[in-house]
Amino acid sequence: MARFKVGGRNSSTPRLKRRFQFLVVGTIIFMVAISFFILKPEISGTGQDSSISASLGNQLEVAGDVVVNRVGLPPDVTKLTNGEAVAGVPVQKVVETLVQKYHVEFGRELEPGRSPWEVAAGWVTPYQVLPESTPDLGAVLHAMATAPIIAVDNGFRGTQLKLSMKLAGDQIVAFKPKWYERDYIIEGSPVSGRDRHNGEIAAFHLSRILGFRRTPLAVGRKVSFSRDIVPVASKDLLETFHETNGETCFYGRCHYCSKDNSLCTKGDILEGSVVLWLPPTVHLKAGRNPWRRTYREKLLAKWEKDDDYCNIVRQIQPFKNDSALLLDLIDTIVFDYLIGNGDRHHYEVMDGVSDGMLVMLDNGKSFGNPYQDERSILAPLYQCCSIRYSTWQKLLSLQNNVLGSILREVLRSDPIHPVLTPQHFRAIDRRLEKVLQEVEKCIKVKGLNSVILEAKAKDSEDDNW
Ligand SMILES: Nc1ncnc2c1ncn2[C@@H]1O[C@H](COP(=O)(O)OP(=O)(O)OP(=O)(O)O)[C@@H](O)[C@H]1O
Ligand SMILES: [Mn+2]
Repeated sequence: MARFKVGGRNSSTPRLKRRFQFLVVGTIIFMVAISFFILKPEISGTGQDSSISASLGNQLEVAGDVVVNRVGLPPDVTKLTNGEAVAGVPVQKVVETLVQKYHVEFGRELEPGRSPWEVAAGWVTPYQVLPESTPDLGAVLHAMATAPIIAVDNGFRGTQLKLSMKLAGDQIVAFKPKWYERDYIIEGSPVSGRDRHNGEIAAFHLSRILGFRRTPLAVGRKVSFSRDIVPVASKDLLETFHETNGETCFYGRCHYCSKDNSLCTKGDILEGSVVLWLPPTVHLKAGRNPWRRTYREKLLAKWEKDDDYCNIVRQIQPFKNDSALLLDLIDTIVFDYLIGNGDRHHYEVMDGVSDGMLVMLDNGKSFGNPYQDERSILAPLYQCCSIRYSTWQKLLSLQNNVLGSILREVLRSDPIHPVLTPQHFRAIDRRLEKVLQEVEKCIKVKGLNSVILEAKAKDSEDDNW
């Protein structure tokens, strides 16, 4: 023992030196590695994505312009969005592939003998309004934008001015008229202003790209007032017509409709969006959104005062017995946050179907201000800290400006293109990152398994996700 100690001391000097050198070199390597991981976000310029992906194994990451698989991904992740976003695929390639999938072949002909209205009615199931992708969409949208108008009346219900039209072949559509130029910015709250006709169109395509497919078909259309409307207008509607400065004006019938709020044509032309009415076989049942606003400036709603509000909602009907309904609602408000719609006062589900979809009707209060991201719209997400697995995965796969790029390309085929200004596409991409940050915050606090729920959305069964 003693010999060992003595001998050890004598011969240990060079060994100690080596150990010391080893320690120093090790420390340097450790520090370099640590600083690399700290600085990596700044170096790659994708700080947000890296922070989102940190601590979560279950996702794709976009580094530079290439989609890469994160280490330790479960095997199903490479199948995301039908396998487009796989390791090593350039972002541009992902965009091109998805544009091809969601692109509208506007004016495409249907097989002889098929009515566009029957085709569209045939798409509607309790879980979706249209399939994931079909070339016939271009034929139906074209028919909505061009079919002769055989009758026009005041729109049904609601606060906003709109027309109800019957198109040749007896298809009912709603016509939401244009009030604002594309670059007009709506200031104020997320429910301010009148409906945006272009918002309905952009929302419809966004819903498809996000895989929700719960928004009725919408397309732009310009009508001649004297040729298309006046000859087929109802007496009730005609009573609201008048002339100002040589233009025909009208105010219709709705909660906010009055002569002072008239809308005038421009050179006899009225631009608007045509929204396809759901088939008469579909009966909708409305429910009050627990996170609705008070619509009074100084009056806060319960959810605005109580961060624990979701636990109350989970205890009340119909949410108590239907956890999928809450996830549907969270899907919907994620969608609303992206489009800037704070006006989801009610939700509508199919009556008589126990697990039917929440239909995303009425997306007119959207795309009002591309510079304002209204976080409060996301309250159901950050208060409940839950989101559907498929929705989360879809959002992850559309990061890094992929979503805005696809939407911009898809909207090119609309007859009233450009539907949105470039600022709105940037806003969608920025907001998508913010949604993912909210999810990430929840996961950090509550854990992945408590936040990410339900492996499959009920409407994505044919998605092959
Ligand atoms: N495409 C559609 N198919 C079937 N029903 C529809 C469709 N669009 C709207 N509706 C029904 O008409 C109602 C009023 O439409 P919408 O919500 O677009 O009008 P609004 O004036 O914006 O209403 P509000 O002022 O209440 O927001 C909807 O709540 C829904 O019940
Ligand atoms: Mn509305």
